Amino acid sequence: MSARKTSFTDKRTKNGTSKYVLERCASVNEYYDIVFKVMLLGDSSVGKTCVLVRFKDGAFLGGNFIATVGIDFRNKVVEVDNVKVKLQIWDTAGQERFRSVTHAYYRDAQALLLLYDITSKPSFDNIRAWLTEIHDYAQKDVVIMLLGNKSDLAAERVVKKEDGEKLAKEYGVPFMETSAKTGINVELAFLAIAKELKHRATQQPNEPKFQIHDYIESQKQTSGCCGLK
Ligand SMILES: Nc1nc2c(ncn2[C@@H]2O[C@H](COP(=O)(O)OP(=O)(O)OP(=O)(O)O)[C@@H](O)[C@H]2O)c(=O)[nH]1
Repeated sequence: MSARKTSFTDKRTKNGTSKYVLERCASVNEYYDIVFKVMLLGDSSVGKTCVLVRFKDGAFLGGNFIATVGIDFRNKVVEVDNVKVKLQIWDTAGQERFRSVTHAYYRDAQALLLLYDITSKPSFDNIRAWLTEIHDYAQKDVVIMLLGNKSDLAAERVVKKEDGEKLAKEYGVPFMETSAKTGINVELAFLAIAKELKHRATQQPNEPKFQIHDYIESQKQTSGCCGLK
């Protein structure tokens, strides 16, 4: 196989906005065209690691909860319009004591998936604080997506879907509910991010802009009945 790798670098312009640059280089191990860094953020136990494992391995990490220590990452290549997009996904520790470690990684991320747990009101209430941190530490043009996770736990729901939608609208970010347990909308979340980043990186002036909100609305699944909506 003639393996090739294209690394994606984010060169900053003088006014702080980022400019995407594609660089080709050889690799014998992986085959991809562009690589992007994505970070998972949110309070401890909202399901960041489980969402990542569901996307990467198609499995659910049930059983005892083991909190992430510091930061970890996994790669997955997805195809967008015949372009192989490698997502390097950073799984951060939600616990407060690791916050200074994760801050150091914000700057490198092109996309952030911000999670709360639909069965935990505090995790939802903290989303505003997370968005303030993102504003303070992340790139100005970072792609942000809000995810209300654990949508399978309908009977334990305490955060209405419409409250998630309202908050996302206020901040102008796409939103959907996910479940790492059933897998609902997990792949879609990462695919939408990959599409958005790929389009930003390769878009020609005469090409129509990719509409991430419209794409998600047309593709997302709802969790079905029961509980608050
Ligand atoms: N029912 C259900 N349980 C979930 C889901 N996602 C995660 N969990 C459970 O929630 C707990 C916490 O999940 P993690 O993925 O470890 O949470 P985290 O956000 O990575 O936590 P930190 O590493 O501390 O930041 C575990 O017991 C998971 O099994 C889900 O979608 N549905």
